[in-house]
Amino acid sequence: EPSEPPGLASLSPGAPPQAPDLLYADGLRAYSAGAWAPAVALLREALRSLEVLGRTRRDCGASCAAEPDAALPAQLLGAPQSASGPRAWEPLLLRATLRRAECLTQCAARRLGPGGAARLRVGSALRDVFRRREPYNYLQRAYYQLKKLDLAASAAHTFFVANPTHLQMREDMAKYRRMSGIRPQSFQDLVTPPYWAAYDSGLELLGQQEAALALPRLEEALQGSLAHVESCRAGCEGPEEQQPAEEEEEEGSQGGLYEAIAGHWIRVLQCRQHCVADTATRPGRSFPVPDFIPSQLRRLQEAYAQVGNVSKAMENVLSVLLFYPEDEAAKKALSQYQTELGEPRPGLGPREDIQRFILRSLGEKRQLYYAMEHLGTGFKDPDSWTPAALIPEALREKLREDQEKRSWDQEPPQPKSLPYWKDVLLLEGVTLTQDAQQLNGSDRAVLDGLLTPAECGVLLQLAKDAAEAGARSGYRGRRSPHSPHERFEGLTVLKAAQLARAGTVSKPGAKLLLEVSERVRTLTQAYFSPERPLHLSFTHLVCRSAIEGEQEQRMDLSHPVHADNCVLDPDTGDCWREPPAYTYRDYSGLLYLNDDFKGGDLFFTQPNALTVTAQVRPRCGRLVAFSSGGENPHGVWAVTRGRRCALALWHTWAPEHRELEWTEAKELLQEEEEEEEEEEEEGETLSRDPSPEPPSHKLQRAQDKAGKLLRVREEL
Ligand SMILES: O=C(O)CCC(=O)C(=O)O
Ligand SMILES: [Fe+3]
Repeated sequence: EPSEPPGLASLSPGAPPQAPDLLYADGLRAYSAGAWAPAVALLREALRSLEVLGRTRRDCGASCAAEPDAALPAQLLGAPQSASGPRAWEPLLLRATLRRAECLTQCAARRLGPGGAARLRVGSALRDVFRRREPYNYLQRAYYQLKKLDLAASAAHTFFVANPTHLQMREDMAKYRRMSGIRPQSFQDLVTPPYWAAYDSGLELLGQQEAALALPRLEEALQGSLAHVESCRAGCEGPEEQQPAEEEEEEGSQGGLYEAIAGHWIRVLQCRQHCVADTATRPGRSFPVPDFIPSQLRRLQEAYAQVGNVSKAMENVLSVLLFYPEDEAAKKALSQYQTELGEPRPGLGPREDIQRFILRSLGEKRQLYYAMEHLGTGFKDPDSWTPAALIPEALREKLREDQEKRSWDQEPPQPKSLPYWKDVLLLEGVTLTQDAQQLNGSDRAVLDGLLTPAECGVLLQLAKDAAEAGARSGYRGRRSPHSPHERFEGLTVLKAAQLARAGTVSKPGAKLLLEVSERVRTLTQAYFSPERPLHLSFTHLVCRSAIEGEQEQRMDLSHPVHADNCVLDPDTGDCWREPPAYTYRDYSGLLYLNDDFKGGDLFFTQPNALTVTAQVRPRCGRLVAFSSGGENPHGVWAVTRGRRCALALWHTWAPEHRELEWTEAKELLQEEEEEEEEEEEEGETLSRDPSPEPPSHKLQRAQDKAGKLLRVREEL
């Protein structure tokens, strides 16, 4: 075996790349041998290669499609014409097809060198590996070994976004985040198309009533989404889509000329139609955002209306009506805009891009449904706006049945927000342990997996260090306001940041506190309030410890039964939403850090404050989240031994009650970081943090895979 990977010698930037599978195999081999620099070079070249191939195919597809008919060469044109008659179209179609294939072959050869067209054929297995972003996992590790931490972090982040349940990477990400040598901007996703960021910030700004700022982002998101649909569609003519779907395999491969052409054509159409769902699915998620394009148009309409641009609002609502001609809200908005504008404006119509989009899509759907009815091909329509009239009568009934069957056999009825909520759970690597029903109440849930044991350790240490600092400065062992048998220590995010600055507590601890509170906020919002943003209003790290020797025959609770945003009257069961209650609290969260204490379970009661309806045992990484009102009276049993620590958080819908200290703490820690960056060298941070473990099972698989690919290569 040569010590230098064979692919490496001929890497030269700008030149047409070698085949991606060969580069990847060489890259993995270098990786397994611990040759980090060549591994990086080869893996990156493999990524570039795949990208160049995709671009070549798209460009050649576009330029050959744009060739005028007159480009049919004389030899083809000169063939005897039967200009009329029943089969007149046939030679025209087939001659044009011949010419198009020639054009594509020439184009690929021009761009990729002789035999370029064959190079465009990338196996679907390799394509999947790349789709799952696996090369980035190897890259992050190799960069780490080369001490290129910022590059390692961005590769790791890129991989994690598409593999949110990957536990090893979750741990590694946490480690990267704790390394202070890495700039926060390095945690960037190198692959996800930018329209997602535009979409998210557009929605966020709109939620904050900042329509003027939201508009450019929303427009960018829509343009980006449409552009992504186009490039996805261009990929549908690529050779890798030739593999027929299982059920059609027989027909497709054994049919005659026209059956084969029809079969292939239907697959191309299916693929093109699927591009809408592809565009609407975030990397790493399993479901598309429902109604992605129409819902963006609705937001645009809303935003334009808010800034008073009525004609633009009109354009967008007319576009929505192209999708949903019967939409009541849109019809109402339209007539309102018409009144506002006064006389009819002749130039005002739906957006042209959307008009074209819909017409084309309808044409494709018509063919697909036709083939479904008459050729028995399959089609899963990704859109909910497809007009019923377009679906053949014979199919409508069956499709409706399928849908009904699907909705009640597979899943119990779920809240509307579920797909999104599930996605967030996945992203955070979190599991829903008990829902409201299992907890015998409403608007409550127990989630696990929000923190790794290491993260709990860091936060526990933070609480401990802060308490010791408090003790040194005089006020030791405050008795709990709720029980004389317990001590109580509380730490706010701002206090933590100040102590970190003073060097009294660890800075990663203070940072983690901030990060974790945001993690809880995201989840709480996704679960309970996906339509309306929640803000943190107060974050408090609280430890309660049993005072030794005072625990015999203790009758009281660690925290008496109460509701978080109202004053509970157990006699009547009423809960008065008025001071001294914190009336603006809308959702509560308790994120537990440990379980090595006695007692201290959280419990919910009926409004009489007596009848217990559910109990939750604290443990590291467990979040109990619930709405803060009278529907969720709760308390804590006495802690009779040890120390029980939890992060208590309250969320609010009211932006004016958002926690200003949170932002202040964040700024404090950032300033600190900037100062440090100037002084600190990278080597020091490395030794403080253990290196990410090598993805060991992955390594094995990498070797297997490399072996397999190599064998394939040798056979060639
Ligand atoms: O720590 C707990 O489990 C509950 C605390 C609580 O209910 C509160 O602080 O309002
Ligand atoms: Fe409470």
